[in-house]
Amino acid sequence: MTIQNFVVTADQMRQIETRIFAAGMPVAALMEKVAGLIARRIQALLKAEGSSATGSVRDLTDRRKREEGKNLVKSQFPVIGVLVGPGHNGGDALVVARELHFQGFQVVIYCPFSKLKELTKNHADYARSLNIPFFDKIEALKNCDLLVDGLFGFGLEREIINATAAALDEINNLNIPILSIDLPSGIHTDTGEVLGTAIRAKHTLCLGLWKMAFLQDRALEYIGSSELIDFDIPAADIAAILGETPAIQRITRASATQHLPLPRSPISHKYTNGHLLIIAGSRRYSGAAILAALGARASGIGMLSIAVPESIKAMLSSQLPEALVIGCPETQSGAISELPVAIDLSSYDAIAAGPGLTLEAAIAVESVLESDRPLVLDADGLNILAQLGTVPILSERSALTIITPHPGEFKRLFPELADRTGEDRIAATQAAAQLCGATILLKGAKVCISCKEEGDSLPDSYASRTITYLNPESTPALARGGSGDVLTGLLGGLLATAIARKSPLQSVAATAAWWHAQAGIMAAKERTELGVDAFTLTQYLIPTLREFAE
Ligand SMILES: NC(=O)C1=CN([C@@H]2O[C@H](COP(=O)(O)OP(=O)(O)OC[C@H]3O[C@@H](n4cnc5c(N)ncnc54)[C@H](OP(=O)(O)O)[C@@H]3O)[C@@H](O)[C@H]2O)[C@@H](O)CC1
Ligand SMILES: Nc1ncnc2c1ncn2[C@@H]1O[C@H](COP(=O)(O)OP(=O)(O)O)[C@@H](O)[C@H]1O
Ligand SMILES: [K+]
Repeated sequence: MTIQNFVVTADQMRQIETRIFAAGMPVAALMEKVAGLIARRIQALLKAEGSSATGSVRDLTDRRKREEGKNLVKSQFPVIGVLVGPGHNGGDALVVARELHFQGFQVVIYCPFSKLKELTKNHADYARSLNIPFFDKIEALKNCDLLVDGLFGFGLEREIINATAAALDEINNLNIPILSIDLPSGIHTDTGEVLGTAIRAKHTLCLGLWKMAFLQDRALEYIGSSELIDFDIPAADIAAILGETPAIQRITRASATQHLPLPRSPISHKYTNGHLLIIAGSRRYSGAAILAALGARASGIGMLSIAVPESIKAMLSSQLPEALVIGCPETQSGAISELPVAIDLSSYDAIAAGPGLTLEAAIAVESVLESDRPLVLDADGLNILAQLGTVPILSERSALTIITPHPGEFKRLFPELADRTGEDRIAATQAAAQLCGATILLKGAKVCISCKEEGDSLPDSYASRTITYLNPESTPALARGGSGDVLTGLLGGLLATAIARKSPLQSVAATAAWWHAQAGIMAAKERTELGVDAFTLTQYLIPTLREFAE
């Protein structure tokens, strides 16, 4: 695992930093080191010519100048407003202010607080001694090209109210690009909740280790684009607090591609490369079956069988000549009424069921749930499961079960957790995994996956531990019907292949979520965020694999 895989709460960050100070690193020295890195990064971002709009602050400041057209102070350096809070976030900001000042930037400091932590006060005194202008009125910031937000970092625990809240809202309304230090001020480090009000940053520099907030959907509009500022936290300190296998992990290219079924064994044959059965589709939703099957095809699955209602069998065969398409008995409306007796479920490594089934396929879903097959359940498969009773049925299953709800399906599956999906999605999936023992993949901007830790060698104190994988990067281009069906097929294919190859299963869902999102990103880059229909998405899965798995 690399530094990019770790995710911490405020409390864990505090514990890790306490170890660093206890080992002898002076607090002031660490602040100087960290803020020096921040100052240099800000200068690099300002100088970045033509880098991606979200990444380069310079683009933003230049664009603002063009938009304003007004004759700002003529200087080759933008005017930087530095927002200073009472704690060490403010301390960082003061060091940044001083260093940018020495680099020739015009710096203006805004600090409405009178009671500062001692180290922060020292830096404030020194900045004043350098005649860097201090103001406690937001008016002074209106001509700035960029604001650096050092008001609150991971030490914020209380709601921001009254004058402080009013100040943050006024700062947001200046409509000046903001770069936040560690977290956008006002965002709860762990849950991503807005504590009263929060700074809307264009870009956030997260310090040392990724905080949980960066993986909570509701914080994204405040964080903007983000990057990690690595300040050499010793691995031993991280392991001491997070353990050898951290309970929460951020999915990276390295961790996602670690268990891909590449390279293939030269003596493999189609069955050693996995046999997946997809149960999907209805006359009404035939496309869902096709999309799931195309997702499975891209996984490299050795053998693909697809069970669909008899009346759409020919359609599937024409789309996927390599697949074994099984026509099932169907209801009046063209849904699978039951699985044909000829299907022997034990002949498949895994089953993926749900896309486009409609609620009429309950008998087929029940027989799959009763089987001992590893299972990916999605869409109507989940709605049927919810009707049958999620927790009792899933707790009964001995085989691996991965469910892939979007927030709406999640609420139907776990009514007792319903109010938490819009909030702390991470806690909601952990609670669901604890409740039913299945792997929960909660879809959204940052896919969150929680599962019971596997491995029989674990001390039983671990047995009830859940491991959570968070996918940090995706694209709203995926937010359209059908892209979830593609994920189901891709995930089912990877699961069946991993089982056939006797590879580890715990991170298969993380690999699928990451691959699916990266294909969406690649497609959006080439076709804009409006150009990624679900079929197109399936066509980008292999080009994505080529780029990342070589
Ligand atoms: N540990 C280190 O040395 C390193 C830390 N680093 C930096 O320090 C940051 C963490 O610093 P921190 O712990 O001082 O807290 P911080 O986020 O600055 O703010 C808390 C302060 O705000 C106040 N306050 C709280 N709520 C409030 C409210 N609603 N309304 C008004 N005030 C409120 C609260 O005062 P209180 O009233 O609670 O006593 C407290 O003083 C971290 O994000 C990173 O930037 C890096 O340099 C690496 C080394
Ligand atoms: N704002 C977003 N940013 C990134 N990915 C998203 C966003 N909204 C949804 N997604 C992804 O798009 C897919 C939508 O799937 P789903 O809601 O199940 O649609 P369907 O069931 O019609 O296929 C999921 O993979 C989800 O993670
Ligand atoms: K901040």
